[in-house]
Order: sequence, then structure tokens, then C-alpha cells
Amino acid sequence: MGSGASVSEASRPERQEAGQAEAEPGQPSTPAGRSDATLQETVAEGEEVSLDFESFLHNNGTLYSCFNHHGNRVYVDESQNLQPFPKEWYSQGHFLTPNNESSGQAHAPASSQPAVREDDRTGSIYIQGKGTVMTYMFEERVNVCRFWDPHSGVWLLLPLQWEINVEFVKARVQRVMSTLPGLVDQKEITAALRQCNYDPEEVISVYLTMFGEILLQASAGGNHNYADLNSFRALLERDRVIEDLRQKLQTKEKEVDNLFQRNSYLAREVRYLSEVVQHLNQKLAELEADQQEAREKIRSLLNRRAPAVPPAKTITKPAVDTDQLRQVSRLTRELNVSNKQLRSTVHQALTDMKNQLEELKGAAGKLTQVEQEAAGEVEELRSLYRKEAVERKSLYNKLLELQGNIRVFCRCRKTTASSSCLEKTDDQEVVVVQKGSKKKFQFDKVYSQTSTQEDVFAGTLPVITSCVDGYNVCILAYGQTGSGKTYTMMGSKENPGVNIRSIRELLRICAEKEKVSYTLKISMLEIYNDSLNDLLTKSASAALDIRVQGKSVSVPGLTQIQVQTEADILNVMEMGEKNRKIASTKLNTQSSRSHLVVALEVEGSDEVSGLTSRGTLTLCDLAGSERISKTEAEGQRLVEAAAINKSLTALGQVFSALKCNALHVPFRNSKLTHLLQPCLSGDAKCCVFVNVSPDVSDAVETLSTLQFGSTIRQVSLGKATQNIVLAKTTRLRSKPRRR
Ligand SMILES: Nc1ncnc2c1ncn2[C@@H]1O[C@H](COP(=O)(O)OP(=O)(O)OP(=O)(O)O)[C@@H](O)[C@H]1O
Repeated sequence: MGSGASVSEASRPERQEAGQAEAEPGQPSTPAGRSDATLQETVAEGEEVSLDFESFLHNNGTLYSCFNHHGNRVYVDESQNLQPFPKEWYSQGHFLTPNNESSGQAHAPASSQPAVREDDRTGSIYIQGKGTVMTYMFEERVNVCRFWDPHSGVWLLLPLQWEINVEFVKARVQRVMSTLPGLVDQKEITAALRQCNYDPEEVISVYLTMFGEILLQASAGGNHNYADLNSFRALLERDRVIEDLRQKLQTKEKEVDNLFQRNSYLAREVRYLSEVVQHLNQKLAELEADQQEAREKIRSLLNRRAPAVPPAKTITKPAVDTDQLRQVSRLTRELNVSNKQLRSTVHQALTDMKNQLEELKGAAGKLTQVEQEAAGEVEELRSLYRKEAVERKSLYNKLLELQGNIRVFCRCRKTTASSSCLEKTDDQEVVVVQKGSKKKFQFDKVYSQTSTQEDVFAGTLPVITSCVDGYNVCILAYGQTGSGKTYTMMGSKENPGVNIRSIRELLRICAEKEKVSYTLKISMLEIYNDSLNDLLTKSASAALDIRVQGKSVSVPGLTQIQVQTEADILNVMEMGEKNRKIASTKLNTQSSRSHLVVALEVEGSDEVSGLTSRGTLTLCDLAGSERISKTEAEGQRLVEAAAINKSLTALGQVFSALKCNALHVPFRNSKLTHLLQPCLSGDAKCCVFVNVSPDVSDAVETLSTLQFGSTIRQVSLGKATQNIVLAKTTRLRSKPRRR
């Protein structure tokens, strides 16, 4: 395999091996052995032929075979014709050379020296999370660390644990560890370095590809990320085990099906043979009756042979002569013989059938036993599958727990103003500049003004999976009026926000799990002036109340609608939006004066394991916090503002109590916190967006919003479990209606 090999006597066998037709001087041919005008154009008659065989990997994943003759490049298209190599392709892919593939460096430009490829070296493999990828077996030289053994007089391979102490290796291990603080096992890194020819850059890129940016985060405890990594690895391993088990289960189910079919075939056979036996018995009975009848006839003939002859003068001829008698006697003998033969034939047939029946019965018995064993195995596999699925769920949960059950993101609203009170220093830090002083805040992620709705949604993706696994998941948007909460949560029709995207993702995950059937129910309410309004009913119903029963929080009388598709959900949400009270303030004419809560209950029942899970995705667009003095609100608006501020203060108090693991968490101080209790405690998972305005005039509100977000970030729901009364499920249920 050489780069840019020419067609010469020396290289001919290699070329033929690669499935290419030979090209004689002046008579170029295509790989299929056909002459081709395109290639002929590139080779003048009598000219010495010098062809380069190349492989070009297009960015769309297609691998093309190309020929290069004195700089004229052609490629083999799908129909095996040669086509001129398009110029624009040089920037849309790269030629495969041993160098650009093995070093892990960026792809060499397409115009660089290509390589001859051997087709049996290519292949593909399925990698979890990446799908099917192309593989290529490269032949390359590698560094090997050996030591001189004076006794044997040869260079021996240095064991891994000694190799770690060799300066050359040590420096590279340190280089990898300083870039990926999440990696702590030096032996593992040394082994990886061996695999990558002691190239630390390649090791780093391999780890990043396998485990993502989790490795980039250094943790205070030192092995926090290591635990993350192990959890992630264990998760991948579980996925593999589950897949194996699923396949085994399928095979066993097929075997059981086959056994069922064979069993029913044998049962049919037994039925058929029984019918044959019955028929033969009938025939035998008929023959015996015939024989009896014949005997009767003979007897009556014999009786008639010697009648009492009255004395007469004239001697009359007897009625039966001796010939006749002889004939009858012969007939009788023959009948007896055939009767005997028939008996023995029938007897033989009956014995055969009896044997056959016995055999069949034995086979059926064995089949039933095998069937029972297979059913036992299937049951065992089922329970293993169930166990693996539960363990996988708990591992995933553990991974999320390690990352924190509450994740806080900061999003800066877009502005047209030239000056801004916000500076984003890195992905996790934002600085507020107010009257010359600077204050830093850290979040799980900071989204700048230029971040897209897709970027913002990506942060919430991991927790959505938990909802399908049966956990309570909550996504909240907090911030001052006009800071972009509704834009983040709802977005526009063309550019939807977290609400629609998370529902879409949820539906996608549900559809992917073929063996689990899901029921989805949606409810929508607003908390206006500390009272709950059902948004999915047109009738002006009485104010709703919150009921706590054991560990669950419910809203009796709240409308819940069963939905199946994204369109169903959009229709329901549109109806709810129409019923929502929107009023204007001096700050924002479209300002929301109520908290909007959309709850999607996901109930899944696993056909294989028989387990049922119930999770709830709660999407909450909080009303804007504001300074009453700034808005100059009066009358009804003043009441609204006071109610909003009161409930947001209660929310802050809840987070503060959770933060310090207080014995009492004041969930009941407002309807908002009371309703959200199951999403803020126990093993619930929560994403909070703190939306901030970059306007200099909003600096005070921005500071207080970021302060609020900072407090939430220090809360770990898992730790608070033992100190508070928890409710696991939010059941916003009653009056279920089908659409
Ligand atoms: N990231 C952004 N990109 C573009 N426009 C934005 C962005 N964030 C907010 N906006 C726009 O700013 C305006 C106010 O945003 P939005 O209504 O979402 O604020 P809000 O915090 O929900 O306000 P309120 O609490 O008063 O309801 C809207 O016109 C919205 O389209």
C-alpha cells in the first residue's frame, strides 16, 4: 500500500489484487475492464502509462475509487462509469492516505498525495451513540518501549506498570491528564498511549470522542468525574448486555414458536392416525360380519344337501351335486385362508399404528418438556432483562445525580443597545458590571445573546430521558419581566422554545422504545393572584385547589387530555394559551402576569418486563419578577405584581431551605411552590433557566436574578430527601378527556 503508486510491472500484482483491470500502455481500461472515453482522453496513444489509484472519502460518507493520470483525475460513479473528478469535491472530502488517517490529525486537503487502497482492509462497525462507521485497517510503524536484558542479551518489552515511570511516557501521561482532568488511571492512559503510538494528542482525541467533554471538567473531590466516567462506561456496558439479552429473548421466543408449531403438527398427525385406526377397525368389523354371513350361507347349503326324500317310484336328481359341494367346500377353505390373512394384516397394521402412536406420544411428551424448559429460559431471560433495564435506569439516574439533580442555566436576552451590563467570560461564567464594580456568577452553562434555541434546548436534553424512565422532570424559566422567559420556553412557531422541543424529544424517545407502550396526558394551568385556573376548559369553573395525598400532589377537577401526536399537543397548548390572562404593564405590553404550568404525564408499560413507569414533565414559565416602583403599577396591576413577587419570594425561600438541608422546607407558603413540590424534592430532576436582560438600566434586576440562580445552583435535591416530606408524583388529574 503506497501513496500515489504508478502502474508498472512491479506494482501490477497489487493493482490486480485491488480488483483493478490492467492498463497496458496506450490501452487504458476501466476497473470493469471496459474502455472508457473519459479515461482515454487522459492517456494519449503510445504514451507511458502512469496511473494513481486513489480512494476519496466524501463528507457525505461515500467512498469513491479514483484514478489520477498526470494530474487528470476521474472517479468511478455508482453505475461503474468514469466521470471527471468535480473541482468542488476537493473541499467536500479527503483522500485516504495512511498519514492523514493514522495520526488523528485534521484531514489532509483533497489535493494532497492519495494512496492505493486494498478493498479487504475496509469495513464497517456499529458503535453505540455513533451509528455505523467506516473502518480501515492501516499498516503502520509503532513505537515500542523495550529494556535491555543483560542476562538474555535481548531487548525485552517493558511491563506497563514499569513503563509508567519512564520519563518519555511519564511526560505524555501528564500531558493527557492535565488536558483531561477526569482521567485518573495512569495505567489506563499508558495503555492508550501504546495503542496510539505514544501520541498524547491522539489519546486525548480518542477519549473525547468516546466519553465527551465530561473528561474536561476537573472536580473538587478528584474522582467525581472518574465516577461519572465509570458510570458512563457501565451505562454503555449495560446497553450492550440489554441488547444481547433482547436478542437472546427473541431467539428463544422464535424457538418456542417453532416448538408450538411442531407440537400442533404432531397433534394433527396423532389425530389423523387415530382416524385411520378407527377406519380399519370398522373395516375389520365389516369383514367379520361378511365372514359370518358366508358361514351362515355354507351351513344352509349343507343343510339343503340331504333333504328327506320321500319314497317314490321315480328317482329324482338330488338338488346339490357333489361337484357343487366340493366347490363350496373349496370356497369355504379359501375364505378361511383369506380371513386369516386379513386378520393378520389388520393385526400387523394395528400393532404398527400402536407403536407409531407410542412414539408420537413420547415425542410429544419430550416436546412439551422442551417447551417447558424453553418457557423457563424465556422467563429467566425476561427477569434478567427486567433487572438490567432497572439497573440501567438507576445507573443513568446516578450519572445525572453526579452531575446534580438541579441544573441552572443562564440565558442573556438579545439586545440592540450598544452597551451591555453583562460580560460572558467563558461557557460557565458571566460577569455583571454595575457602576464600575464587577460581580462574577457561575452556572452549569451560560448562553450568550447569540445562542440559538437549539443550543439552549441541548442543555435540557439529558433530563428528558429520565421522564420516560418514570421520574419527575421540571423545566423552569425565571427572570425579570421582558428578560426572555417566554421566548426561551415557548419561542415562536418558526423557532420553538424548550416546551415544544422537549415534547418532541419525549415523543421521539417513546416511539423509539418498541416494547413499551406509552400513554400521554397533558394538563395546563396558570397561577394568577395565587389561585389556580384550569386553561383547558372553556367553562368558568370554580377555583382549583391542591390536595396532598401521601407522597403525591394533585389538583382535583383539573382537565387532563390524552394526546398522541405533536399536533395533538400543539392544539391543546394553543387552546390553553387563548384562555390565558395576558395584561400589559408599562414594561412589556405582552407581559405574562401569571405563572404558566404545562404538565405532561407519561405512563409507560414495558411488554417484556411487565414494569410500569410514570413520569411527569412539568414546564413552567414563571411570571416576571419586577420592582413595583419601577413599573409604577397601580390598582389591579399592583395586586398582580404583589402576588407574583410573593410567590417568587416563596420559591426563593424553598431553594434556600433546600440549600442548607433545613428540616422544614416551606413548600406551602405559596400555590406555586406547593404545586411544584414533587419537582423540587426527592429524586426529581430540575432545569432552571435564569433569564437576564443585558440592558444597563436593568442591571439591578439582572444582579438579583443571577443571585437567585446562584442560590439554586448550590441545591442538591438528592441530599435533601431525608429531611423533608416528599411527594414522588404530581397528579394533575381528573376529568380525563380523549381527543
Ligand atoms: N434570545 C432572544 N432572541 C430574540 N428575541 C428575544 C430573545 N429573548 C427575548 N426576546 C424578545 O424579547 C421580548 C420579551 O421576551 P419575553 O416575552 O420572552 O419575555 P418574558 O421574560 O417572558 O416577559 P414577561 O415576564 O413579561 O412575560 C419578546 O419580544 C421576545 O421575542
